[in-house]
Amino acid sequence: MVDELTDTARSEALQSLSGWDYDAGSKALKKRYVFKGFSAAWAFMSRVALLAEKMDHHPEWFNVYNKVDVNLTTHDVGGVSHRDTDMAAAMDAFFNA
Ligand SMILES: C[C@H](O)[C@H](O)[C@H]1CNC2=NC(N)=NC(=O)C2=N1
Repeated sequence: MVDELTDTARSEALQSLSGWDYDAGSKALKKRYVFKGFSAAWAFMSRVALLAEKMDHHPEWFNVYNKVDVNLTTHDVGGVSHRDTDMAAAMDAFFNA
């Protein structure tokens, strides 16, 4: 069973992440990734897609050319859970690889 993070836990997790913000309206973590071009953006999305399937946890995202806007929220709990902060950290690791 996954639970929504407390405000404190979410804030602490955000401090350990880079460039992510919490949007209270959508109750989601948000970040914009900018790449050299579309191919790099698509390679990133491909790696995340495989992870999403492995985690059974999927991002809400929007891609235009070299930009990928990401929202992470856990639909099952209607807010941010550790699955979202875990995925955010994994996405940053892919981006920095
Ligand atoms: C049944 C439920 O949809 C699945 O367990 C997974 C699929 N991927 C998911 N992704 C996200 N972001 N939130 C979920 O709650 C979620 N649930």
